[in-house]
Amino acid sequence: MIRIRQLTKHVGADRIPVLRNISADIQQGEFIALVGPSGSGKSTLLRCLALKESWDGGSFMINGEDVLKNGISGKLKQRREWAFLEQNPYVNLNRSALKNVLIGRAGQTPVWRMITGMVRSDDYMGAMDTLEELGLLDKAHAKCEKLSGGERQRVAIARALVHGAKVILADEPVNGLDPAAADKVLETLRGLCKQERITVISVLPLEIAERFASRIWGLQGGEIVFDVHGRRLTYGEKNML
Ligand SMILES: Nc1ncnc2c1ncn2[C@@H]1O[C@H](COP(=O)(O)OP(=O)(O)OP(=O)(O)O)[C@@H](O)[C@H]1O
Repeated sequence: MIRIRQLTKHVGADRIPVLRNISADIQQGEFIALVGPSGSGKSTLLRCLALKESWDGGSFMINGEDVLKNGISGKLKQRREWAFLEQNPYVNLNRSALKNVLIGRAGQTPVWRMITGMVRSDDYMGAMDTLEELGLLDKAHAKCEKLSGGERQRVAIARALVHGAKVILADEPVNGLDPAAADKVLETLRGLCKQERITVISVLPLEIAERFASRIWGLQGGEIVFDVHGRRLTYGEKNML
């Protein structure tokens, strides 16, 4: 279980508050969408959860461990198990989908493996299983330059899973994709939540959030103004954004 209490964040020389007293409990397997107007703090919240931004106040507990008070080892453990999926994820275009999944990114992978590309056979099987699960088995040996945006996004998800992600944070992961490709990526994420109990927290447009997420947080002025489980938003809730 993830427990966030009183997360606050200020930015700039004037210390403008961007996140104000964000508190929430998150269960394994939830698919949480962050929705809200531009500037409401969605990306900052995601980046604070990814520890890409420092917290100015609050506590962050994961399975009973205080991440912010556990020093560098607590943060490293969190970084290993929490993947941050970007809008246009980095994939090496000259490598196959399989190699991208197996080799991972600098910082995730030993240098000798980055250079030689050598992998263990059980790693190979694990990566192929994950690519199959994500509907990419027939693309496993295709160079990433030949893959569509949606397929590259799914390669990035496969890479995160193979490298041990239990939580996926995604900032507008389907921006720029055509509707069919976007649906496929979101169905993949939803399937991972349901079947693998992966937790997903993602900035999404409202109409997509209502179709795919199990929970929707509405952000306005750096606060969570509603927290809705398992249903569409009411007219009143939409008006709060
Ligand atoms: N480093 C920074 N310095 C100054 N202001 C910042 C900084 N980071 C974020 N902000 C401000 O904080 C507010 C929240 O930004 P954030 O990117 O989290 O919003 P958002 O809801 O993700 O917006 P969008 O939907 O447009 O991406 C904005 O007003 C932004 O300008």
